[in-house]
Amino acid sequence: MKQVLTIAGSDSGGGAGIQADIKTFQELDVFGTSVITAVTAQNTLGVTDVAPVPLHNIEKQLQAVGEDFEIAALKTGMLFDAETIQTVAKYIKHYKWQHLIVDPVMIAKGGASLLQEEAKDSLIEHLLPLATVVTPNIPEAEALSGISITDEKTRREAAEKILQSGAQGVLVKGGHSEDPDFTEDFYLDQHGGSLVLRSSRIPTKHTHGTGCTFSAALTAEFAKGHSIEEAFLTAKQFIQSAIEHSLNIGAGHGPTNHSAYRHHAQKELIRYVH
Ligand SMILES: Nc1ncnc2c1ncn2[C@@H]1O[C@H](COP(=O)(O)OP(=O)(O)OP(=O)(O)O)[C@@H](O)[C@H]1O
Ligand SMILES: Cc1ncc(CO)c(N)n1
Repeated sequence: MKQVLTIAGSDSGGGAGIQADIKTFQELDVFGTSVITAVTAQNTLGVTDVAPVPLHNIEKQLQAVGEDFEIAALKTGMLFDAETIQTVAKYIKHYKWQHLIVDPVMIAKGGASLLQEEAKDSLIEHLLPLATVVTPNIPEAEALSGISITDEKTRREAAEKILQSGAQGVLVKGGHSEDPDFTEDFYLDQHGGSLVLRSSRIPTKHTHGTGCTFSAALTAEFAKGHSIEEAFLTAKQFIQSAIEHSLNIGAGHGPTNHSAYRHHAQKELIRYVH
């Protein structure tokens, strides 16, 4: 079984972060390992506390995984501060881990900060150059590029700006767009290759952890040797099913259903636009 790694924060509510990643890995038949960077006290109503894990322990976790597992693909999620980002980048290079998905987690849906403001530059300088794909949502793409995204043209400009960091590809997710009918995810790579996947927008408030789940699905598919086109399509199908068949758990923004893809994959709902 292919072994994968998530380097991210813990969500006590089980819908995002490490918990979402491990559930997604299990569903997609890869063996998940984890390095926990921060522990959040969180549920469907919001984040009430964030405790960063001491850097020394993060390093020991990275070494424990690196010394004993063959990591076929990995993702990063919540990294919280610049020191953690630099340490994570150092170990990714040290162990020569390939197929890195960087989910540049910055702000939780309720508004809590999951990345210190000054750490953004560190992300751009140290981690994005190592990324196979970086997966910002629209506000994160705006923060990374300094470009306000209002249409397809500005979305492409923002993606091009993010690629200047050295990342091989960027995938701007459309969950936060204003479109009431569709969500559209846009991929652009260093060679100008692009892909757009569109699906119907599901009218629900239960979208906690969609980004984590999506990037974990991409990671699992990369580990199995699939191309970006194949991995992108599977990840989109996985998240579409998980949102469509959500569980109505908690009083606020509930989690998605990580086992929905297994039960009812909705392949017909996803369309290539170009
Ligand atoms: N209501 C929805 N219906 C269908 N697909 C959605 C919906 N909301 C988000 N998605 C899809 O979910 C994936 C994640 O996108 P999104 O922009 O929500 O990420 P995110 O903001 O990083 O998520 P989070 O911060 O909650 O982890 C994308 O493929 C997006 O198109
Ligand atoms: C731990 C954690 N990581 C990422 C997100 C973004 O969804 C979250 N809410 N919590």
